[in-house]
Amino acid sequence: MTTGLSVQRLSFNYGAKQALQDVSFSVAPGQFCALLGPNGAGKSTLISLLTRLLVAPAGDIEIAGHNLRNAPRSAMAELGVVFQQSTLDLSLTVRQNLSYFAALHGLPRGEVPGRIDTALEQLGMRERIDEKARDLNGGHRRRTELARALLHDPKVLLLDEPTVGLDAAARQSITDHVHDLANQGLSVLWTTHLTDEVRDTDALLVLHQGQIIDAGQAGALRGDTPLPDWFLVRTVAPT
Ligand SMILES: Nc1ncnc2c1ncn2[C@@H]1O[C@H](COP(=O)(O)OP(=O)(O)OP(=O)(O)O)[C@@H](O)[C@H]1O
Repeated sequence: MTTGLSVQRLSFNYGAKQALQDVSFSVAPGQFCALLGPNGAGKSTLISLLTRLLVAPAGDIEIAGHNLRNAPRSAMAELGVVFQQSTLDLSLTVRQNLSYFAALHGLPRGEVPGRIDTALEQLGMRERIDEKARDLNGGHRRRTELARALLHDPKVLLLDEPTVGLDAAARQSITDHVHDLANQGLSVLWTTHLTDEVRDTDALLVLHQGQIIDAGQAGALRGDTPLPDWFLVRTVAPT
């Protein structure tokens, strides 16, 4: 039993098309793990399996020690997710968006205001609590979604290409925030196809044609080669 995220021998097919083949990895508490893969590598399929949008015929997923197949409620209670597309209600305020999510999660009513304050404070968003989501810029919307994903105090945080559509400053800010969260003990899985979001000290998984072809510390894997060049060489040719 692991306390972070554990994926063992996961495979998935769309009909005859094999999207994931025997994928295994783990993300320990306190670890920021970047899952890097070119288009079509299987990232979205993996995210769908981790969030139960799809069910894998083979393999196991454990979230904070809870098996997603046998104990889905306990497993999902420990998972925070930021999807690629925004899922905020633009007509609601930041507070209302978070309150709604807290109610869906069945969080005790008395705890909700304090949890919202803490989550927003952590993301530097406390002063925007009564602004409508529509009036926030892209970076602040993303931070709101991140705060919302943390409200139920999950042990594992999953982010699916979370910087898509953000400008350079907002990308940097959200990347820094999520590294801070990992440093505080969360297990973070961050999917991307952008090599500049990966730090040498991050754990790195390279997904290519449905398989994990590299796993280790990013700096050690790339050696003296710049990460973009290394990644291109690793993923340009069929394995
Ligand atoms: N519904 C589907 N039916 C058939 N094949 C699919 C389906 N969805 C995805 N695939 C195929 O499965 C493989 C993995 O796709 P997936 O969307 O998981 O990759 P990805 O890494 O998320 O790519 P992208 O970054 O472009 O979204 C690809 O070859 C894709 O064409």
